[in-house]
Order: sequence, then C-alpha cells, then structure tokens
Amino acid sequence: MLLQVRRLPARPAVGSPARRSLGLGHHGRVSSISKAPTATKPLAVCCSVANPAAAAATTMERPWKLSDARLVLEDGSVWNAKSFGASGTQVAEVVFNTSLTGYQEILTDPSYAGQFVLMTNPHIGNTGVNPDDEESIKCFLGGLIIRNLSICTSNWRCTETLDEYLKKRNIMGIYDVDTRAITRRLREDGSLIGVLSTDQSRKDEELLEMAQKWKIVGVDLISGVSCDAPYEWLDKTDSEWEFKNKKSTETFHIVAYDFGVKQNILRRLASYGCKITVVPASWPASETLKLKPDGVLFSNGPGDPAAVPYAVKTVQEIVGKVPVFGICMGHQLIGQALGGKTFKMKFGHHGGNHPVRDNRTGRVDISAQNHNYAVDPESLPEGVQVTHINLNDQSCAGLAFPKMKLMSLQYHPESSPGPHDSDLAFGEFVELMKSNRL
Ligand SMILES: NC(=O)CC[C@H](N)C(=O)O
Repeated sequence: MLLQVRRLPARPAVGSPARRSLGLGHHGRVSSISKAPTATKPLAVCCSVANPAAAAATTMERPWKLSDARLVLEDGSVWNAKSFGASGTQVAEVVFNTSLTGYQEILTDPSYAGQFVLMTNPHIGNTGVNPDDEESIKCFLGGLIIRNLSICTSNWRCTETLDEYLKKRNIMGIYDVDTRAITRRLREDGSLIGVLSTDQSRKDEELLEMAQKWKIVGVDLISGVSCDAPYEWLDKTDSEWEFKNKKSTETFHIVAYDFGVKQNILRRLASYGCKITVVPASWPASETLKLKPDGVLFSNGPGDPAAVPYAVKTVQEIVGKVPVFGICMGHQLIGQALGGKTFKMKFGHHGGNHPVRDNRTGRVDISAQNHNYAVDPESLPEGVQVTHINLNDQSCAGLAFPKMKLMSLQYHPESSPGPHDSDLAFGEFVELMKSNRL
C-alpha cells in the first residue's frame, strides 16, 4: 500500500486575503519557501516494507515513482511532483488550458513559447502522439504540467507515448501535482512565473530567485519561433478530415507572416482555395507588396505584442493596400497598427470552450483560444468595428475595418484543437479578397 503522508503546511500569507481563502485538497503538496522551508524536502512516502534500508537500495525497482521534481512559483509556493519527458531546470510563465482533448496540438502551438501549459483535464497521455497532429516543426513551450499521466497509451494513430515524445524534444513534464489548486491560484492572483526543476542539488530559494528575476512582458518571442526564409505552402486539410462541403472555385495568393503560425491555419486557407507564401516575421512589407498578393495573413504568435514594434510597422505598411486577416497575435498587431493599445489580461484565455458572439449577426461560436494579451477596444480609432466579443468577460475578440478591407480574430478559427464553429472566418476572408478583385 502506498500512502502519501505529507501534512499540508499553512498557506503562505503572500499578499491578498484571497490567497489564504484558497482551500487545497489532500493532493495539494505545496509548501512555502518563506514559511516552511523544511517542508520542501522530498515527499515522505510510507509503504509496508519489512526492511526500510533494503527498500531504499531498490528504489529504482519500485512499481511507482517518487516525487522527483519541483515547481517553484514566483509567489514562493513549492509544488512537489513527478517528472516525465526531459529533466533539467526550466523557467516560464504558467498558464492553464481548459481543453479536454488535443494536447499534442497544444504542445506544438508556437504561441506557447515561454509558457508552461497546465492542463485542467486531469487525464493526459492516453492517446499518445502521432505524426499528423503536429502544429509546427517543434515544441516551443516551456513544459507541461498535468495531474495524471496515463499509464497506458491506446489509439489507432499513436506512434509513441507522450513521455517518449517529450524526452526526444527535450521538453519537461510534471504529473501528480494538484493542477486544480494551481489553477485556482492563477485565477485568483493572475499569471505567475515558475521554475520547473528535477535538479535536487538546487535549493528552493535559488529556483524562487530565478522565477522572480525572469520576465516575459516586453520580450520579443516571435523572432525565436518564426521561419528563417520564405516558403510555399500547398497542403490542404486531408480529405478524410475535411468538413467543408463547398469546393473552392477561385485561387487566391496569400502572403502569410509567420509569427509562430499554426499549420492548420495554412491548411484551412489552402482548403479554401489559397496558395500561400509563408514569410518570416521580419520580412519587409515592400517585398510582400511586390508579390501583389490577393491578401495577407498575420498569424498567431507568442508573447507580448507591444514588444515587437518592427512587426507593427510591417502591418501598418500593408493595411489598407491589400485585404488582411489577423489571427490572435496578428489581431493584436493590427490593433496596435491602427493606433490602439494592447494590455495583459489577468490569466488570459486558453482552451477549446470559449463562447464568442459575432455582434453583426448575434451568432455564438464555441471557440479555441490561446492568448494572454488583448486589444483595448476603447483605444481604437473611429471606423474600426468590434465584430466579436468573448462572452465570458466581454473582451474584444474580433475587429473589422471595412474601408481598409481588414478583419481579425483574437481566437483560433482553425481550431486544432477545438471546435470547428469559426471555420467560416476563412470563407469570410476569401469573400473579402474576392470583393477586392471586382
Ligand atoms: N495565440 C496567440 O497568437 C497568442 C497571442 C499573444 N502572444 C498572447 O499571448 O496574447
């Protein structure tokens, strides 16, 4: 029998009374550096063995794994966990994702660069990973935080386990940590920087200092995930998975700015009849305009939109000259290019269950979202329409400026993962390009 017998220390008084009101369940193996440094020692584990010394000598042969990793948050809390994937020490911002499925697409969404993704769905890894669900050429995120790592993998497309996959890509994962308690903390206090470590030689205090010194606001993260040189993209959604009935009759040439583009955006545009030239984030607007494209896509991408003025300038130089579509980071850059402001949200939107209303029609879509920043609609100039709002918090979820043949969405119409409700947005962009041809 395995008993985990660590008593929870009192919650650290690190600020608001709300922190103290957060109840932790019996799985909440959390301690505080400031209050209970001794409690950060490896989890005490009781088991019914006759000879404890012999048991210690055969640790590796035990059928269960002991706590061997820590997540230290910038508020001073220390969460003991078990590691999978790569080992080491990594710093990033913790965000929680409420998607029930699609962890592989989440792992390969470049917009998560600089972040640890905590999955609120407690059971992860059961379908393994496969070659078809990749959203980019590598995993850019900081690491993965989950409650239960599935002990078996079973899916007809699976080619390797999540553990093997993360190991190969040098991405850290932790499990057996109270993801609900961490999520509640993030909801109360907002996003927190954390350090994940399997290195037992590092003190909690050292990891805390690392977390507290690290910054994500004001950092250009798109230059680290963008492609190096332009390339053509032709792949459509595989016929097996296509759900759009109407065949595209016209072809449109799109230049897609890769700020960390998810491949399903490119696949969906190709399915809607587009031939796409993908260009790096730093590609000059003048070169793009020389190609005389039917439209320009500004893709999703990681980090702070206010930290990439060169990209805002590019958007400014293109908007009004050719129809444009911005998705997520692309939407935020358009907001800035129009003279608006972006701001950091408390804990952002990450998941496949966000209701969004199209203000023009009243239609509500359930959407896939992944962003920590948003456009302040009050800061936008006259003539710019807020076409969509997020119904959870009324934040701006889409813009249009008909005079400029411009549309943008704060969320992910391509899903992957998530519901397909908003796929029609790609059709809308095609109509915008068509109207420009007439
Ligand atoms: N998915 C994205 O493009 C993310 C947008 C932006 N980096 C944010 O976190 O708000």
